[in-house]
Amino acid sequence: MYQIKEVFHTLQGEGAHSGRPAVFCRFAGCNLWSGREQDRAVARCNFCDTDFVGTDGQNGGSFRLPTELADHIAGFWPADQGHRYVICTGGEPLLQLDAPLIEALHARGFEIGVETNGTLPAPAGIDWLCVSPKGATNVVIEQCDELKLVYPQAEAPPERFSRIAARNFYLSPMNPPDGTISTDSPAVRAAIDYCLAHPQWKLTLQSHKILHID
Ligand SMILES: C[S@@+](CC[C@H](N)C(=O)[O-])C[C@H]1O[C@@H](n2cnc3c(N)ncnc32)[C@H](O)[C@@H]1O
Ligand SMILES: Nc1nc2[nH]cc(C(=O)O)c2c(=O)[nH]1
Ligand code: SF4
Ligand SMILES: [Mg+2]
Repeated sequence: MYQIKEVFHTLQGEGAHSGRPAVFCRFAGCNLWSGREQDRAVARCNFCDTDFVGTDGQNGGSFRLPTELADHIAGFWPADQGHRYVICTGGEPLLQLDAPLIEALHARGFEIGVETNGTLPAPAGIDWLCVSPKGATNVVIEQCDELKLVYPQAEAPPERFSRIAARNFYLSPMNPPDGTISTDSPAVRAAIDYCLAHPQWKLTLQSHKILHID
């Protein structure tokens, strides 16, 4: 059974695929926070901007078979159009994403992107893996397509991750958990300054919050 909070069609807002159309599949639940506000202060990840609790979001639900969920996702792609891209996020998608679902999505022509906190092993077959480390947690994924670090985090400075085998290194300024964004915040200024001084790192912004597209 797959527990899905919501499914929606929009543009990838962050990282190397910014601007690319995608269906987002937001899995319910996370291993670093219960999702309840009263637990946020003591959670291992405490700046989350996302409601991932339950299956009651737009186009969410419980799906018994991987083929059922893959058909549901495919229904959000424009008819007769290729370039299919699905982004599995959450919550923490690696609590639920498995080989049968990967196979069912590939069978329907999707490239598969994953947004993960990196604390759980990833199944084979993911086409674009984005790891976003959190606080003092241990990253167990050794290779990824992009390492996208929310900045600043006292317990997760960029130097901790600069030797991970990633094709792209991004700093994403921390935004308020309420979903708003300010492009002239101290976090944005600090991320710009860090990239200028450490050119291994590139800046990415949560452009969907600037554009108000989801
Ligand atoms: C909600 S998480 C879900 C996927 C996975 N659990 C993870 O943390 O990567 C999706 C993306 O949003 C980012 N994110 C969450 N809260 C944020 C915030 N307050 N400011 C900036 N990025 C944030 C995460 O770092 C991650 O890259
Ligand atoms: N447009 C848009 N792009 C995103 N990229 C990663 C997101 C996420 O929450 O995982 C996200 C999201 O929530 N919306
Ligand atoms: S940002 Fe990711 S790891 Fe952190 S609480 Fe939200 S879903 Fe979990
Ligand atoms: Mg988001």
